[in-house]
Amino acid sequence: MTQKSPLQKTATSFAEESADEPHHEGGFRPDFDIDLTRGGPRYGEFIEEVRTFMDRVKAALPSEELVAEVIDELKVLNAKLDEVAIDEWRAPSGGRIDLPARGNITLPPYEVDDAGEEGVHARLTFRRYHLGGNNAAHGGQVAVAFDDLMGMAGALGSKGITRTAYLTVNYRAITPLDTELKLRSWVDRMEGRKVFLRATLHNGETLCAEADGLFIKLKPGQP
Ligand SMILES: CCCCCCCC(=O)SCCNC(=O)CCNC(=O)[C@H](O)C(C)(C)COP(=O)(O)OP(=O)(O)OC[C@H]1O[C@@H](n2cnc3c(N)ncnc32)[C@H](O)[C@@H]1OP(=O)(O)O
Repeated sequence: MTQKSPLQKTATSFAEESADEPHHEGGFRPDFDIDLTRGGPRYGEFIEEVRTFMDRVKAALPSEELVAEVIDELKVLNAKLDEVAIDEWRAPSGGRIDLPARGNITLPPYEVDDAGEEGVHARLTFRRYHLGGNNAAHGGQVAVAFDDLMGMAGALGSKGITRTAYLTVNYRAITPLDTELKLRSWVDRMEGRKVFLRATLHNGETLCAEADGLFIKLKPGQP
């Protein structure tokens, strides 16, 4: 890999700064010395095909024959993937920080432009499989995007690992599909282990949604 993503750069300097601290076995068990070759160079393309599949499923009116055909093909693929299943710490999904949403198929595929102590800026395009209704993104999908990005901003801003205690989302305007949106999160203030975060989602000048959340910095070993 030649070029590092903004998140990789920040994660590397974060790892260097915390090199003398005891290894954190709790929370998301962070290990920034992670192998980004897991799944190979086409792993991102693989995840993107899975997302495209979900788009197609959401949009399809399949015939009975096509449903049967897809079931049979999926059974073959699922059996192959089942043979290579490993634990969550070593699976690339969620750990490939060089990929949109760290290669995690259950997260909206945001792309980080800038990440640091000051906050995280990302771009996000919701698509057909995120549909709530009438060409708008499902509110739960918006909340998932906020939760993950705020978790990242909380980790970088507090130099610790945080978990969501509460997350309040205010939906201000329809969040459109197939439109590149700007997602931003930053630490508002910290009180001991309490990290108060804010986040916004914009379509151009329009504020689609905003969130505030309390994330708690975990103690070493705390799940
Ligand atoms: C880069 C990767 C990003 C990934 C981001 C994904 C983030 C997530 O989705 S995490 C999953 C969702 N969250 C969870 O499952 C958390 C479940 N809850 C818990 O584990 C615990 O309740 C936890 C960790 C939040 C807090 O527990 P604990 O560490 O024992 O803290 P506790 O002593 O109870 O509280 C600490 C302080 O926070 C306050 N607090 C805790 N929860 C709340 C709450 N819901 N509302 C208000 N205040 C709260 C307490 O009152 C206390 O305040 P003070 O210090 O002033 O007395």
